Amino acid sequence: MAKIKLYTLALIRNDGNILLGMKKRGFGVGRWNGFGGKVHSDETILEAAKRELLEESGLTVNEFQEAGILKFEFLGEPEIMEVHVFTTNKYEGTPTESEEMQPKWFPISEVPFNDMWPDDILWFPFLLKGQKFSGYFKFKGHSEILDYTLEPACSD
Ligand SMILES: CNc1nc2c(ncn2C)c(=O)[nH]1
Repeated sequence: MAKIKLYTLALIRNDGNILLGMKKRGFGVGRWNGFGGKVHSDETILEAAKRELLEESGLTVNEFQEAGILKFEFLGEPEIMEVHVFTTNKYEGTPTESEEMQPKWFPISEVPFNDMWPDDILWFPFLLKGQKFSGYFKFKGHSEILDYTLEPACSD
């Protein structure tokens, strides 16, 4: 029976720019990504999203919008990652490098998809349009998508 593990992912907007972080170690190292990580057993998903963003970027967020949910399966691994994606343009603080991440603002037209997880180019359009999405991706290794589903999700 596959074990589902909860993760968060936060994408911060500022006018025509989006904040990404270069992952310096661990899962997804060497790729630009949103900010996030595991949800601890003693916190809600939203609390985890805020905590991880603060830890990884130095930014404080009070109001997150739910952008979508992404499920990732990796061939040969029992754990399914359920990533809850959030976005906001309401934040406080200045992006600051952490042990995990080197933050950088990108114009929306210059998102470095070639140096990101291969699924990102598929669901970013939903995020940028403010259209909630629900996706499932089956990976072989960390760079090959064997198959996937991705559709608009109902807004509650
Ligand atoms: C596997 N694809 C993928 N994984 C992610 C992402 N962000 C955090 N994690 C763990 C992502 O964008 N794609």
